Amino acid sequence: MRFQGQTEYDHKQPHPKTGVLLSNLGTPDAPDAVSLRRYLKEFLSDPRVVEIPRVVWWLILHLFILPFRSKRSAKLYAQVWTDAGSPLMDITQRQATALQQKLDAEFGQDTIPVVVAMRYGNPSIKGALEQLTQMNVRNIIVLPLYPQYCAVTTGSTFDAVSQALREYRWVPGLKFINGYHQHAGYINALCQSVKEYIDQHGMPDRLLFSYHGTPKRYLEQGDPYYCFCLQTTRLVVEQLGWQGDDADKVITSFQSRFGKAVWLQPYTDVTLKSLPEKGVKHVAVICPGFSADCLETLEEIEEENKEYFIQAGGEKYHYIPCLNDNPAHIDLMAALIKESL
Ligand SMILES: C=CC1=C(C)c2cc3[nH]c(cc4nc(cc5[nH]c(cc1n2)c(C)c5CCC(=O)O)C(CCC(=O)O)=C4C)c(C)c3C=C
Ligand SMILES: [Fe+2]
Ligand SMILES: [Fe+2]
Repeated sequence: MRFQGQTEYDHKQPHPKTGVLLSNLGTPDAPDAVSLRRYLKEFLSDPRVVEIPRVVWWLILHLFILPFRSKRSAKLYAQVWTDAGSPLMDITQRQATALQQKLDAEFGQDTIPVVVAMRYGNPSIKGALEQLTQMNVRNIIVLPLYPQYCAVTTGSTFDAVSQALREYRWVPGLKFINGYHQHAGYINALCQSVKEYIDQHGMPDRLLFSYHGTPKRYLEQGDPYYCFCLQTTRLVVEQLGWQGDDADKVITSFQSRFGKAVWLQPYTDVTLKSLPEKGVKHVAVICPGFSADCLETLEEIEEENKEYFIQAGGEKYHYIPCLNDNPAHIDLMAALIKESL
């Protein structure tokens, strides 16, 4: 059958519900080369992620990237893996539980169910949509947990949702939240993190806002991600009330370069290596583009880039954790859902 329907549908069911699909990028099932190969193959085969002709890319991916990167990335994932599994998965599930509790308290138990889905790997977007349908959800709010819209991440989540719904006979109502980089609740939550850091460690010489990069070409072709990242930094600085010397302490940079193309600049690693010779000894790094700590923050920023800074002569380096399941972050998610009802 081309279009799937629920033939056992019961007309006496309670009112149709609105549900939430909370999604993030995804993560391998385990920190080993076999799981990494499966995960990276799905991720890096997405034409939203790597925009080069398919046949050329298929050869590069299968001959050069997967055989080497799977092993290398498995070792890195093993460094951040905990008893609860991948940090990204564990934190996203905790965010969903906290959001569910908040919505239950406000709207009543099970009124607005929340399910987690990952764009790549498990739990899949297709499975999560089926789960919601089984719960009599006929209106879905999709909240991809990427504050700054990017075709690579947010756009690709839309692709996966629409691809899955193409098979539905009864397509649900849909609200797709395509970003919140300037939302007051998000900016507040980031400011709170920065203030807590300063209360504990004092004002750093530099506060570095490090966002995941993309190829520079994507910006030139019209992706707003770069501008949204700069806007988030600007709004946080404005709300902190920093001006003059304080505002000059802020830097925005881009991390996690992949491949040989030119990516968004300045690069986080190059920036951190260059700071000590300019007399900068104390740096704090925040990663507002990530809503949950993951390999790219816990290994790349908290470990690898710290080493670069210290080796170059830096003295004090701290990573400010993602908003994760902070109450202010869950409040923001609840606000985004309520604004979409
Ligand atoms: C926050 C937004 C993200 C953007 C934009 C993004 C673009 C992007 N990423 C790659 C390649 C890789 N990213 C990897 C990990 C990773 N990326 C994001 C988020 C964004 N990526 C997250 C949250 C994570 C961590 C996932 C986890 O399990 O913890 C990886 C895998 C790790 C590795 O092998 O290094 C790759 C590869 C590209 C090519 C790209 C833009 C074109
Ligand atoms: Fe990435
Ligand atoms: Fe990385």
